[in-house]
Amino acid sequence: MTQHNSPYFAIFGGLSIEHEMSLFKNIFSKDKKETLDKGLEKSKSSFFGKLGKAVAGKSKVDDEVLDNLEEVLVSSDVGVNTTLKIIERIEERVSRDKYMGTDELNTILREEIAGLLSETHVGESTEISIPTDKKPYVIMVVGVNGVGKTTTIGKLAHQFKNKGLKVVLGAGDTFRAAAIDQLQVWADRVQVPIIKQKMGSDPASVAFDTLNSAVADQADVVLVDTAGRLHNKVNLMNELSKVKRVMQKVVPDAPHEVLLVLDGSTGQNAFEQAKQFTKATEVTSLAVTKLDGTAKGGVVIGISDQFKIPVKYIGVGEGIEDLQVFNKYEFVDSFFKM
Ligand SMILES: Nc1nc2c(ncn2[C@@H]2O[C@H](COP(=O)(O)OP(=O)(O)OP(=O)(O)O)[C@@H](O)[C@H]2O)c(=O)[nH]1
Repeated sequence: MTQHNSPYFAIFGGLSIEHEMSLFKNIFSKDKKETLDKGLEKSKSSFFGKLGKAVAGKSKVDDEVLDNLEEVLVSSDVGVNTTLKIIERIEERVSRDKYMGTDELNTILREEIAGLLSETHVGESTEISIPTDKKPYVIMVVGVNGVGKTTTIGKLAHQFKNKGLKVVLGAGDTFRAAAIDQLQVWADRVQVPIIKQKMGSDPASVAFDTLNSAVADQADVVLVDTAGRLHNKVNLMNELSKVKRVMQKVVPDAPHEVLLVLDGSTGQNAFEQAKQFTKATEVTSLAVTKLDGTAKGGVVIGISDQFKIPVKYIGVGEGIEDLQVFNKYEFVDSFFKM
């Protein structure tokens, strides 16, 4: 039996069962959990509704159930490749176990999804931690217009500030006046400084000013917004490379993180954007927004699996507190809770 075929590995990614079970039970505040449960409500009810139909009247997992399950996963925006991987793993286990009722299928599905997430999400927390020896810690935020980039920057600034960190924002999305204005609104709300220039100015120049200001003020963390125009890969690549190059004149190892923001409610479109951005720049982490109000929560599973980049944050609402640190245990727990 390979390590992966072990059900324990599938669920727990190698940690002791006791340790993992305590994580499932203890690490979440009630409020946070309620928000997540509510945020995933639509994804969950749609998923289980389809799953229920897929296995209705069946007492064991046969080809028809597996085909139906495949359809459920694909239509829940898990993505074709990840779906096939999950089905394959279930098939391996089903042939071993021969007979299986629907409750067990549910458990196995949950275990395999937890196992997939464990491959990309090592450890307990995916939060971006700000090391004290990299000051300022520079986070470049990328993503197309409208995905929730500005909102995510604002919510993140709020989280960092609450930890006692000194934050500076850079309004590097200079192509639309509204983007600069919206970031200003968030800077006011969170009460952190923002460096901006007028619309149409060079984004790299804004990034340069932002980092200089952060160094002068001894800031701990910088969040630099960028314009995510996807008209073609070469332009996007050139634009982001230039911003990086110019930032490195001030902080040689910047950016320390490249956070790609994706709108979870766009399903397959989010996959496409992840593909484009990962080709154009080295993305180190993902934030998936707007999981509330969508039935497409499965994208979190597929995107992290296919791009092997951890989802570090999920957006579950428009409010300042509605950005959660992604936690694989909590996510799976919430998604599969009946
Ligand atoms: N329901 C919900 N709405 C969100 C979430 N994150 C962002 N939004 C909303 O999505 C809309 C777009 O968000 P922005 O932050 O302005 O998006 P952007 O990517 O910066 O886009 P531009 O400012 O147009 O470049 C806003 O109305 C946000 O309030 C979320 O997690 N849930």
